[in-house]
Amino acid sequence: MSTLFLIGNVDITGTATESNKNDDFTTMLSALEDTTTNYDNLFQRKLILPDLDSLLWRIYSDRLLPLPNNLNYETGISLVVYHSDKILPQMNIRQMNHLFKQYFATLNICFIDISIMDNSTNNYMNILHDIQDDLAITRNRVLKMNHWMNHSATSCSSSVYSMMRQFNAYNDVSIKDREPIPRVIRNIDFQRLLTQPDELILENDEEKKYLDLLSTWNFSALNLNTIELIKCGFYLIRKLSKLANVPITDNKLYLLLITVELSYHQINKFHNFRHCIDVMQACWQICEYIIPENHMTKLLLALAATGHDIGHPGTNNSLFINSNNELTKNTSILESFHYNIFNHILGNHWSKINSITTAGSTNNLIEKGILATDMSLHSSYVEILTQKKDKSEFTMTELISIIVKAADISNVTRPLNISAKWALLITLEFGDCALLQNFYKGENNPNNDVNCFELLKTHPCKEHLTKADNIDMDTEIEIYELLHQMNFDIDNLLKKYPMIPNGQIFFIDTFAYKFFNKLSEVFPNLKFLVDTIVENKNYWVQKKEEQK
Ligand SMILES: Nc1ncnc2c1ncn2[C@@H]1O[C@@H]2COP(=O)(O)O[C@H]2[C@H]1O
Repeated sequence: MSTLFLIGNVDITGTATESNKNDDFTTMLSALEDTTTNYDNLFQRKLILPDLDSLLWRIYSDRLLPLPNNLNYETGISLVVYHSDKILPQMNIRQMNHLFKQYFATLNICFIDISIMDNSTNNYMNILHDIQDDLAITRNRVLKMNHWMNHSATSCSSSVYSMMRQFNAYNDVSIKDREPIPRVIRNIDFQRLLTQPDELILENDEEKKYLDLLSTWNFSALNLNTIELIKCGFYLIRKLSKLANVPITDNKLYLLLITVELSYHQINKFHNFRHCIDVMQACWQICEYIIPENHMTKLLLALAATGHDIGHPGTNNSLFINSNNELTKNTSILESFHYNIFNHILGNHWSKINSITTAGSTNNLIEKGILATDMSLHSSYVEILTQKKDKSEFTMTELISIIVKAADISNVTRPLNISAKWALLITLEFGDCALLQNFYKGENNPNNDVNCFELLKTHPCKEHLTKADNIDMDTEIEIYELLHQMNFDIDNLLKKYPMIPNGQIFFIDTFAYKFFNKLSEVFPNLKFLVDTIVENKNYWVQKKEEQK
């Protein structure tokens, strides 16, 4: 879904008022009307809004709609047309772009400031043409992932998200380290944003409801919508922040969590905000078994888990192998990226935490925790667990790394009905990776100047690409229906996705069993994790037998 926003001096019915009939804004409106008729399918929705506040409110509210969410601003390209002189004097085009990159990182939104446009129809045509090209990228899984990972924000402008764009938004040397939250964002009442208009919320009841949900290993983030996921994060982190004596105001914490949600891709099948909240909950639960008394560490690790996959492109480190942008200078490419982005967001929203983690000689637990999720380090953590007999033998870094790492792969230790759903989602995401891998196996090595359209024309396995075309929303709806059937039935799932048992048996045998088994040898109160893995594995083995 792509939306055309017209921001301006309009009356409540959305028509231009007498007073502005002949001004630039009206000229622009009619130019756009003319041009959009030639681009019939470009915008499925046209909204006229009075000001920047209403634009931000609308985008936030749309993004928070229940999943699968066609209005996530990732499955299309949206255009905001405004007049900085007359309508938004505080926002020139550079400031507008900066604001959106900081607070709406993954969204594909572009802007026209008509006060700096020459009002010729040609100009608008060119912009719409660029949008059409960008739309082709977002509609194709392979081109989209390639663009996310390899598009350098400087090579040519594009409205489509890229990791370098997100990275540059926080690492631009011209920007001071800590930027105050702009007033237009600060003024938003996020609690109201997260509440239905007719909903009566008794805070104590709501807090209890979410903390109860979070307090069991049967927790399933997949049963929750985006608002509920944010509330899980809110109530848990608020509780931990009070215990650790690092308070944060409710509105700031909501903004932090919403900004984090907007930094994960809602359209990823596995590495999205649901995975983020799932890992946050698992991390907290494991902490309660291993370090129940250490409130500050519990808070820092819950935060590390929240940021641990921020901006994840749904691929893996090995797919960056031929890429030569700035992100690849680190060994743990993705994990370093996640930490970098999250650290900046945290610094802007909760500077006290930032100063605690980076103070003096203390370890930066958030950084260590996030970096520990690199699977290439997996065997070294198994080795550490093998050598130790007791909690007192671990260094703090070893202990917290193992906790966050355990949380990250804990989906295989959840009860079968929950674990099977995560298995489906990771299987589907691996499928997308395989498409990209095949694509690279052809003659196309990605580099900064990669031209997606040229790749598309010349690539030998074009049929893969066509198959992958425009499927985001269709697949999302299909997956959602499968996962939310009244009586979720794994046999049904396996009829459609028979490869799941193989993948799960492989992952458990190669990685998860050994790790959780060693973990439970050192921490016997976590034995239930390895018991569940064994039960789950037996189930997958039985299903594999039945498939023969
Ligand atoms: N249920 C699962 N089945 C297969 N692989 C998994 C499963 N859960 C996690 N993983 C893998 O473990 C990895 C942990 O790091 P990532 O989140 O980057 O990517 C994850 C997947 O590659």
